[in-house]
Amino acid sequence: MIHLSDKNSKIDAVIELTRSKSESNRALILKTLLKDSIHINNLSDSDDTKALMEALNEYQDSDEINVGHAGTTFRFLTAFLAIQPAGSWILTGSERMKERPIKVMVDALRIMGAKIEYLGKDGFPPLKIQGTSFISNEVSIDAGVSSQYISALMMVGTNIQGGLKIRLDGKITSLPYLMMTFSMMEELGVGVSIDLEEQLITIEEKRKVANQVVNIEGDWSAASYWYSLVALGEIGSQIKLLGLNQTSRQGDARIKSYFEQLGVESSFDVGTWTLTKISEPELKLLQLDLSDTPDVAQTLVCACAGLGVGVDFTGLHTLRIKETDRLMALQNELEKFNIRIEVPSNHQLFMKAEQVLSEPKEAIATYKDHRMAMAFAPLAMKAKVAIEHEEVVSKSYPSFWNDLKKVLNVGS
Ligand SMILES: O=C(O)C1=C[C@@H](OP(=O)(O)O)[C@@H](O)[C@H](O)C1
Ligand SMILES: C=C(OP(=O)(O)O)C(=O)O
Repeated sequence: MIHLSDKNSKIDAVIELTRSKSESNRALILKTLLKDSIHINNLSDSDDTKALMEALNEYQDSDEINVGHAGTTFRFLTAFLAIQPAGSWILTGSERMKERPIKVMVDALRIMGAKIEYLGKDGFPPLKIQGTSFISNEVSIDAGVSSQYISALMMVGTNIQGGLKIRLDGKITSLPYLMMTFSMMEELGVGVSIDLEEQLITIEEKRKVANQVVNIEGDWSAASYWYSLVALGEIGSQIKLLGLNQTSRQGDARIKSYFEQLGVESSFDVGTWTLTKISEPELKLLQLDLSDTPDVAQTLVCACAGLGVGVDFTGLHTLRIKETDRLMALQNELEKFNIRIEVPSNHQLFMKAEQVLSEPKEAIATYKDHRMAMAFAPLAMKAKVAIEHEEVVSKSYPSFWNDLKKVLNVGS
């Protein structure tokens, strides 16, 4: 359990941001598929990236791989192992991983010729994967459940004889993550095209690249917690974030414009983003479609709860199948602050404006979800907060509590 309280309601801090786990995980898979002549700078030290690194180092000598809670790692490895010319593996994870659906991806891979069986419930991990090189060059996949399935197919397309054409069915969810995969592949010299109108992705076969460097940027999803702190501080509060670029491959860089609506201005100069609170929010209701940026939903709901701003969010259909059911978790834990939210359907969340936040009498539960812990922490600018199982943050941001000491009183 960790206890948080306000240090000084006018914030002034410099934070060296943790590195992107999404970019790191793509870099590791691509480095392995494109035969190692890739140097990665600033790899993330998150649990999820470590799990992938370990799996890629050891898969040739082991027959069971356990990736814990790491969803992206699980999905990327499923496709990676399925196209290995030989070998057989059990791919498993935490109890929660066994509740996160994988059917859409397994169906697509099976149609391509992959040999995958379910060892537990149909449609869910754990999987038994038998590698094969008899893989076809075309596949269609439902694009509305998780973009991770598609990113995984895109990357392994480089190692399929004749390349791969992927047809995307239905509305594409979490699109910026596909674009991140696309740009990282393109930067490495892989022939890749995305036609968003035709919903068609084409990958050319490529098994080797010569001497390339991949620089991993800071994590914009992690930056969202610092935005929230500034938004909840006094006017004039400021945080300088180091490690982010002016233009990013990450869709969550959109938080700049989301938080601008909540009174936080962002400016870039010599490798530093400066976030400054310039006013209290003028708007009563923040209306957003978050289908492109699902990972910042919890941050925004908590920030708005602390500011008395209402919320009308759509595009949240993926939140129920992430590290926890994030819609249910938000509802339960905000209740402890006397803030009510409504979840009228699986993809919507509504919170009335001008609700008054009160000090919670109980600790905030984190549901084994790093983003629950980090999204609720900034509310300590408004009330004393205790957070259970603070260790969950290591999934994406191991140094979070240490960094937070610059802004809040953090005690055990
Ligand atoms: O590809 C990625 O790195 C990710 C894609 C998103 O998942 P979905 O596509 O399942 O929404 C995101 O929520 C996750 O944290 C990371
Ligand atoms: C959803 C997330 O991760 P994953 O799906 O990779 O477990 C996340 O980091 O918020």
